[in-house]
Amino acid sequence: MHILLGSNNKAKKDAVSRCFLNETVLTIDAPSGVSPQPFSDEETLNGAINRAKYARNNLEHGLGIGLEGGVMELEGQLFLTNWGALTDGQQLYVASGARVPLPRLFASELKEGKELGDVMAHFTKDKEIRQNAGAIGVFTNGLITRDKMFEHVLYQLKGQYLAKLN
Ligand SMILES: O=P(O)(O)OP(=O)(O)OP(=O)(O)OC[C@H]1O[C@@H](n2cnc3c(O)ncnc32)[C@H](O)[C@@H]1O
Ligand SMILES: [Mg+2]
Repeated sequence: MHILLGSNNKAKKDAVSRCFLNETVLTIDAPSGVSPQPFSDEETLNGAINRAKYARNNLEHGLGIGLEGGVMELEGQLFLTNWGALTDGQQLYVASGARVPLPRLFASELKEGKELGDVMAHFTKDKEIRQNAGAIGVFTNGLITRDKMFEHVLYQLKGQYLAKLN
């Protein structure tokens, strides 16, 4: 079965390859259709869905997958948030990933309009941070990396697809 991921991000691709070990995983630069820095769960979820559908539309058979990171506000606190979507062209499955509070230092920069990936790159002096450990890796002292976090989202998607309960 072909799996087309709507992103060339390495952390996302690694996560998909581990979750679908025996399948052919390809990537395509799918537009999210939302802002580069989503600012709510709704926007982040829609980014994931748009990417999954775009990927599926570029396949004859198989699964399209979208993974999207963003931030959301709860009780005055900004949280990192993550969403995933999977479609076989008929059913659409969605699932969310880890939420962790953004340290104050980062929250104020985001409210000024900066993109989290850029703020993290500056903070860690690592331009590739979004491809590897990601913000979640920095905030959790490396205990949860971006690929591990997305892997969990992918098992929720794959599991729903296999369960075929809707
Ligand atoms: O190529 P794509 O798939 O777009 O990869 P990306 O790193 O931009 O990832 P997203 O678009 O899904 O993330 C949306 C925004 O959230 C940021 N972001 C979210 N989670 C992150 C993480 O764990 N590490 C670094 N940046 C993250 C990222 O910089 C983007 O500005
Ligand atoms: Mg992006």
